Amino acid sequence: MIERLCIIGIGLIGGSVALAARAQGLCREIVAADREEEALRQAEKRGIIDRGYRDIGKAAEEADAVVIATPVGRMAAVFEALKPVWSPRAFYTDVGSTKASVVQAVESVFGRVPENFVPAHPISGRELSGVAAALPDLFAGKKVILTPLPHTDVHVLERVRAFWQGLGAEVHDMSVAHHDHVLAATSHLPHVIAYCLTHLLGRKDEKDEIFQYAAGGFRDFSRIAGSCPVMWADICLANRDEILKLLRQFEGELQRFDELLSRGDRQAIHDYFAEARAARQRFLDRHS
Ligand SMILES: NC(=O)c1ccc[n+]([C@@H]2O[C@H](COP(=O)([O-])OP(=O)(O)OC[C@H]3O[C@@H](n4cnc5c(N)ncnc54)[C@H](O)[C@@H]3O)[C@@H](O)[C@H]2O)c1
Ligand SMILES: O=C(O)C(=O)C[C@]1(C(=O)O)C=C[C@@H](O)C=C1
Repeated sequence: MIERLCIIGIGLIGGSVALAARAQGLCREIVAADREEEALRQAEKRGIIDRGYRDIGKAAEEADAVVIATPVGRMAAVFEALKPVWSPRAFYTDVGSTKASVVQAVESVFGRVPENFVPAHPISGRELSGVAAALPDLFAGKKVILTPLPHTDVHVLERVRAFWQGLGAEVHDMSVAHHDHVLAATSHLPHVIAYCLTHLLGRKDEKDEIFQYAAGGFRDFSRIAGSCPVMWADICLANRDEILKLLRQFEGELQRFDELLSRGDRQAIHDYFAEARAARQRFLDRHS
C-alpha cells in the first residue's frame, strides 16, 4: 500500500491516475502539485486529491510514489524542482507520450537516470484535457508501456508495474527508442494528419458550409484535432525525427493514390481501399 501518492500535473491523465488509485484502494493519501491554482482547487473539491500545492518540492517530499503528468516539454523543469527532495525510498514514474525526450530531461538534471525512475506511457486518453475530464476507468483494460533503462532497479520496476496493473492496465515493456518509433506511427502521425485536414477545410472560403454539412466521417476523423495544442506541440517537437520520416512516407502514399485517381483506374482504387480495409480488420481482430 502506498502511503502518499503525489501527482505532478493534475489534468486529464494525472486526475485519472488519482481517481483510479483511490477507487482501487492503492494508497492512503493523494497530494498533487500543479501550476494552476484552479486545477488544484477543482481536484480538491471533487475529492480527487486530499491536498494541492503550487510548489512541486512541498508536494513530493514525504511521498513514496510520484507520478509526473505534465506535458513532456515541462518535464525538465519538473525534475529540477524534484531534485532537492528526490527520495531513494520512493518510486517515480511519468505518463509522457514520448520517452526519449523524458529520459533526456531527467539526464539533463541528474546526469543519469535515477535507478528509481521508470518512464511509462499509458496508451489511453481523450481529446479533452484538464482535471474535469479525468475518469476513474481511463486505464482499465488499456495498455501501459514501461521503458526501463538497463540500470533501472528491478524492485522499483516491479513496484511501478504493480502500480499500473493496480490501476487496471495491461503493462508491456519496450526500449525507449522502439517506443518512440512505434508511437510516432500509431498516435503522433494520426494526430498531425487530423490537425492538417481540419486546417485545410477550416481555411476554405466556404468553410461555414463545409462544416455545416460535415457528418460522421469528418467528425470521427477530426475528433483528435480537438486535442490540446500545448501537449501536441510538445510531442511533435520531442519526437520530430520519427514523425518527419513518417510524413515523407505519407506524402508518398498520397502521391500513390493521386496517380490511381488521376488515371481513373477504378479497379486499382477499389483494390487500394480493399487492402486498407482488410488491414484495419486484421488489426481489430487481433487487438480488440
Ligand atoms: N491526453 C491524452 O490523451 C494523453 C494520453 C497519454 C499520455 N498523455 C500525456 O500525459 C501528460 C499530461 O497530459 P494531459 O492530457 O493530462 O494534459 P492536461 O493539460 O489535462 O494536464 C496537464 C496538467 O499539467 C499542469 N502543468 C503544466 N506544466 C506544469 C508545471 N511546470 N508544473 C506543474 N504543473 C504543470 C497543467 O496545469 C495541467 O493541469 C502529457 O505528457 C501527455 O503527453 C496524454
Ligand atoms: O483517444 C484519444 O483521444 C487519444 O488521442 C489517445 C492517445 C492516442 O493517440 O491513442 C493520445 C496520446 C497518448 O499519448 C495516448 C493515447
